[in-house]
Amino acid sequence: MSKPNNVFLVGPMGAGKTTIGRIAAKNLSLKFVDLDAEIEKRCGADIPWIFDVEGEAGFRKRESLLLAELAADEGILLATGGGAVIDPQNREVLKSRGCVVYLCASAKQLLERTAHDRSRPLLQVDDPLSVLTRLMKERDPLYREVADLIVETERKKPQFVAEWVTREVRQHRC
Ligand SMILES: Nc1ncnc2c1ncn2[C@@H]1O[C@H](COP(=O)(O)OP(=O)(O)O)[C@@H](O)[C@H]1O
Ligand SMILES: O=C(O)C1=C[C@@H](OP(=O)(O)O)[C@@H](O)[C@H](O)C1
Ligand SMILES: [Mg+2]
Repeated sequence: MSKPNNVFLVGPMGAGKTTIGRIAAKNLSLKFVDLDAEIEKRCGADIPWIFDVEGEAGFRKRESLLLAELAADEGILLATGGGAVIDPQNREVLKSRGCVVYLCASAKQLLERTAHDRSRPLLQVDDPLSVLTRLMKERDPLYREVADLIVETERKKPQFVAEWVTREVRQHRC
């Protein structure tokens, strides 16, 4: 039996899930949903506030609940947050409910793309490069476990990556 007509973007912070997702969703005539933005909307607070008040554990609970709810729909392209793959149940949801695309890049490139904004609590540290490096080591096997497609984004323009994702998803029978 084929999977529902959904696309999930996974990958580390700064891979471009939110940016590429918005463009690829248009190309594929899917409804674009950003999991982090949706959490913020439901909670009425931004992610740094949720991490401050509820801790990372509180954020992960909200993330899992909302992922399960949104993935029950069809016809969506969902940009997940970089840590959504940590929870084994989330990984099952992703694998069973659509085509999963892993956007990857080097830690150095991820740092360049994330250094300018303070919206990612895990990177508000003295040495964000070592955090990105460690998270990639821990999470890369998890991204690969759920991925139907892997797309390299290193030194590629968002528009180019989005076109690539669009073409691959169209060709791929998930
Ligand atoms: N392929 C790319 N090349 C250059 N900059 C990018 C690329 N993809 C995303 N960006 C930029 O990097 C930053 C983080 O992108 P974002 O889409 O928020 O990543 P994610 O959702 O995976 O954390 C944004 O400023 C975005 O414009
Ligand atoms: O990697 C992570 O654990 C996180 C990634 C963020 O999303 P992006 O990957 O869209 O930056 C956001 O969910 C939160 O700050 C935690
Ligand atoms: Mg994002």
